[in-house]
Amino acid sequence: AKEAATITATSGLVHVKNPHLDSMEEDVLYHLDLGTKTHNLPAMFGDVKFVCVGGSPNRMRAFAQFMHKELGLAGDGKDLADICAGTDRYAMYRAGPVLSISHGMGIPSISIMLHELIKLLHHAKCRDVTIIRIGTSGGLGVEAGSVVITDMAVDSSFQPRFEQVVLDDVVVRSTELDRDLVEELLTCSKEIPDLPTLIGHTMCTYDFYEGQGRLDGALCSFSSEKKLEYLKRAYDAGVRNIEMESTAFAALCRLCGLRAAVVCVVLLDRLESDQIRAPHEVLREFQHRPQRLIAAFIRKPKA
Ligand SMILES: O=P(O)(O)O[C@H]1O[C@H](CO)[C@@H](O)[C@H]1O
Ligand SMILES: O=c1cc[nH]c(=O)[nH]1
Repeated sequence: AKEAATITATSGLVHVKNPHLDSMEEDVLYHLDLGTKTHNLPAMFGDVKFVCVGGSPNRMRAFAQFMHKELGLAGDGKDLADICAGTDRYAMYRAGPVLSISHGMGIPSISIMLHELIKLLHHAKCRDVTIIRIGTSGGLGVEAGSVVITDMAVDSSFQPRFEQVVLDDVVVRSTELDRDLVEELLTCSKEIPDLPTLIGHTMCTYDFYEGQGRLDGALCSFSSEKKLEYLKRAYDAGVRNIEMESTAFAALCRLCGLRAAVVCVVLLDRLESDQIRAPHEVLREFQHRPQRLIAAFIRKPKA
């Protein structure tokens, strides 16, 4: 079944599409350790304008601290509290209008976080929110350290779709992203020194090893030739990097009316190798690159 995307609301509000929510007396956002009865969500989050998400809790704390500094907020930002401290599933930090949240690895993990985050934004009555995934990825014909802005999130067959199993049906959702936001981000990147940035398709897989054509997992049933043939086909289809969340992220955000972007740094060129061997210092600096781009974007006066 192909699901029609009906983005009709122009209010800037997030739209949850679940008729059951209205009849619920309380909504417990279990994995975030937040809820409509236990927390005043409009007071806590009503003025959030940017949500940045990424796999690792440490990265997302570092990003919030970086944004705190970049926005010139009071204090050194070193002691930012984890808003989800009551759970260790996800971590959430706030710096002014920016919320920074970890989502773990893979589609099931980011899906759970996004369902609860989108309901949070809805309960808090947030308006005109932009959401950006700042991640890491494997490149295809792209040098390590480059930043890829995703123009299209595609599945393992290079199609711009996300298949969600709903009961015993497979629902196909579009993974289209906001084109203007892609261009705005590219423009921003050009003003930052030493930030090689490109636009490309991002392939989203269900696995890091066999699913991304790696030869170095615990299991591997294909040859080095087959691997390269597949990755080169992906390259020819426009794929420039590979990660594990973008299709679900794009589909869910689109259906709920959130302006969304995916910006990932490339840790290695998968046409050359499988193992990530760069020293941790180098990897840390690489991970900071999408953060620098997004900080510049957030700071830029909006039309
Ligand atoms: O850098 P993050 O956000 O964790 O994302 C990428 O890194 C993980 C694999 O190492 C996957 O989740 C992939 O999508
Ligand atoms: O190769 C890589 C690197 C980071 N994340 C991925 O999903 N794949």
